[in-house]
Amino acid sequence: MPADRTSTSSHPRTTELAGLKIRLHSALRQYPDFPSPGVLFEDILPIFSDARLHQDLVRALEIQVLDCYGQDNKPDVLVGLEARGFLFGPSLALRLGAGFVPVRKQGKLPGSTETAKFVKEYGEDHFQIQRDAIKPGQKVIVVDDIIATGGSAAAAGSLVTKLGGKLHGYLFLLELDFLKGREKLDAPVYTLLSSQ
Ligand SMILES: O=P(O)(O)OC[C@H]1O[C@H](OP(=O)(O)OP(=O)(O)O)[C@H](O)[C@@H]1O
Ligand SMILES: Nc1ncnc2[nH]cnc12
Ligand SMILES: [Mg+2]
Repeated sequence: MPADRTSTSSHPRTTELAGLKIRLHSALRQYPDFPSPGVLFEDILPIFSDARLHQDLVRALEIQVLDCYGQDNKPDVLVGLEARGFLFGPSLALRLGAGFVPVRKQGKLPGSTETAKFVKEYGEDHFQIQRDAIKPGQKVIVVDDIIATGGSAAAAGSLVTKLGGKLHGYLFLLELDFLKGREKLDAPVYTLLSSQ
């Protein structure tokens, strides 16, 4: 009897990821008009006050990276953005066997730094990275909680490129689709959830 090639059964990791996404999505909270009028603020913090959801998040992101890049093409470094990208970036990096490098708001990092200005959904700022944090040719994924206008992530990507890193892609927990932030990014963009 030939194998059934019409089977729709999926990889166990795909099924696991679908369940994780449902739980994570239901943990998000929305706050209208925060931090300024007209902004619907998506609060991811309830995920971290619950140990199971916290584990779900790191596992879901790990699956996403493995599914998108494969075991043989994993990143060397994850770059996380201050502040919310610091909440899970280091845990995910450990799972993947990658390094973790912070991008911080201006004036926080010692030594020689590169700087990039950015505009985000509700303000503007400067990001910095330490010049020796990434070695030329290293494969880098930028990770953050939310992509809104994409201004923050694009600035972080430009810092990675300035240091000679190979921008492998961007990874977010949540995408605010209607702001079309991914159009500002010139490497593959992966998001677990989308909203609005
Ligand atoms: O796509 P964008 O329009 O650039 O917006 C997304 C960014 O905005 C938020 O950071 P924010 O600096 O506001 O706060 P945080 O320090 O708590 O991360 C969010 O954590 C993303 O980093
Ligand atoms: N609507 C939003 N909610 C939470 N964080 C954000 N960062 C940028 N826009 C945001
Ligand atoms: Mg942020």
